[in-house]
Amino acid sequence: MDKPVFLETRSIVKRFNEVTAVNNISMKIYRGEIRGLIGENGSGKSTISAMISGLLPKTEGDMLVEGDPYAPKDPLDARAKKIAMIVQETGTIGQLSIAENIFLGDEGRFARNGIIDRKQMHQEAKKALALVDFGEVDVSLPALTLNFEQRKLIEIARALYYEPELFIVDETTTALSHDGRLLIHRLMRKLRDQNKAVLFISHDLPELMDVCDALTVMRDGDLITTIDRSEFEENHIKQSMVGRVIEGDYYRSDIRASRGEQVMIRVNGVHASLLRDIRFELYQGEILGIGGLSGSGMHEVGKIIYGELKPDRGEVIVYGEKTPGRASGGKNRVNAENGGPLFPHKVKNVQTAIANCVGYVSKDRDRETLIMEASIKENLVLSALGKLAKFGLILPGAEKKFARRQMEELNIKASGMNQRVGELSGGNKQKVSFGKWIGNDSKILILDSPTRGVDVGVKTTMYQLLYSLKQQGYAILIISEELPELIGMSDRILVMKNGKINKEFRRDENLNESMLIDYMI
Ligand SMILES: Nc1ncnc2c1ncn2[C@@H]1O[C@H](COP(=O)(O)OP(=O)(O)OP(=O)(O)O)[C@@H](O)[C@H]1O
Repeated sequence: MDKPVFLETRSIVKRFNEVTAVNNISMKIYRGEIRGLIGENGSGKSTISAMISGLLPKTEGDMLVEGDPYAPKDPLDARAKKIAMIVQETGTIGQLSIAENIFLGDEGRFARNGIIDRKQMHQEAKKALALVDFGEVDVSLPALTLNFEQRKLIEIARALYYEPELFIVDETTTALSHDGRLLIHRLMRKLRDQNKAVLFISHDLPELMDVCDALTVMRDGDLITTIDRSEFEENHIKQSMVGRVIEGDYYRSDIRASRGEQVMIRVNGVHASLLRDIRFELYQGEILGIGGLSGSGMHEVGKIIYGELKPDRGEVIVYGEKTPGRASGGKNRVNAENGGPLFPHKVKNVQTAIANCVGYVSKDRDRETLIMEASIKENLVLSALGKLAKFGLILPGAEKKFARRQMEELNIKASGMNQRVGELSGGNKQKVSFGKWIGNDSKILILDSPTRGVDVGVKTTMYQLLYSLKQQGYAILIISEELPELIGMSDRILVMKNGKINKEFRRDENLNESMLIDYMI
């Protein structure tokens, strides 16, 4: 390789108490190269990039930038050395304006006699946003007025504004729509062609193989190998990731749609900010998929059903016990499978949804689903309290048993059930938010992008689990931008476009992605 080295790590180590997240890694990242980083959840990818970008101090070892010692104190210091990273979860602060978010920590550049020149700041913010083709927006609005994808674009604009020589993208594309992904790919290729270096972390192997010039594989904190583009071979990469052969495809194998008779959710002519006259039913024992572009309104549908967003018109009806409430211990739960009658309840808020056994995994797990300061155990048992309680008391033994089972089933990688969720790797957080709902007595699961950021091994487990839940009579709604996942798992798929349901497909072995895309755009 005759390209110049931009950054080098020498035997770098990161330990969190007894966990060695990164173990003696020596690697070189070259200019004019897009380097991919892949590995199972918890293999150390985010930790190494966090050390490079100044988010975490190293425990041992050295780093060099263009041959000079490099030990960033914080991300601003790294940025001054021309290294910038965009992270897996949202890195914007909702209460601050869009412009303030872009120049966070560097407001001083607009200070005149101690006063911030807002006009100039706003002008520069617009320049930064133009780098990511953001379109017209009032940059004085708080960031919380933007959706997830737009907030990601703000972060990317912030990183690019400072003209990084090394641009690190940590598992960002899975959170983006198809167009958002293509934009990031374009930006990465442009930087590479300008002889800058790019480090790209993703779980999407086809995407990595498409975009990267070389791929470094990590496993359990070790660097396993670096493979050049000319030697990319999917099965070989997968094997080096997991250390064993992965075979078969992971979706359900039956090709016929099936479902029970009982309606569990009825969405009745819902209008909301983006949504126009949404109507559909979700049945017992059915996996219903919703696909579309991220601005199609599909994520709002999940929030409406869970009672987190209120419709302007129309209603959501959930079918449950005559007197809903989880305090009954779940014994008399939604009992359609026993032939018992179910009763319609209008979803007024999150409490009605939960009381009627609706579980919801949000796309934005950090903001909406998990409590970062609480332990894995506490997060897992939170929604299962009714089930675990006896005479109104929670038995600690029951809690532990429940948490242990969920951790085993989903292979949650952590030092133990008492570890704070905030300390987990991104994919392991996703497993916790998934485990939180499936282990309790929710019979209706609303899953928004459930496998985002999750590695192949765990995806397999999640899909198997979903299929077995379907067979047990659960009603499951999967909202996803991953079309193969929708096609592979759903009995029916609703395709949304511009806030409306544009098309309905039944499960069919001839269904393919382009048939869905035709109705999405
Ligand atoms: N702040 C922390 N405190 C304790 N342990 C941590 C902390 N941050 C990460 N870890 C642990 O370090 C290991 C590596 O995590 P890391 O986030 O680097 O993995 P990853 O490869 O990026 O995973 P993913 O694909 O799920 O994002 C994990 O076991 C994780 O639990």
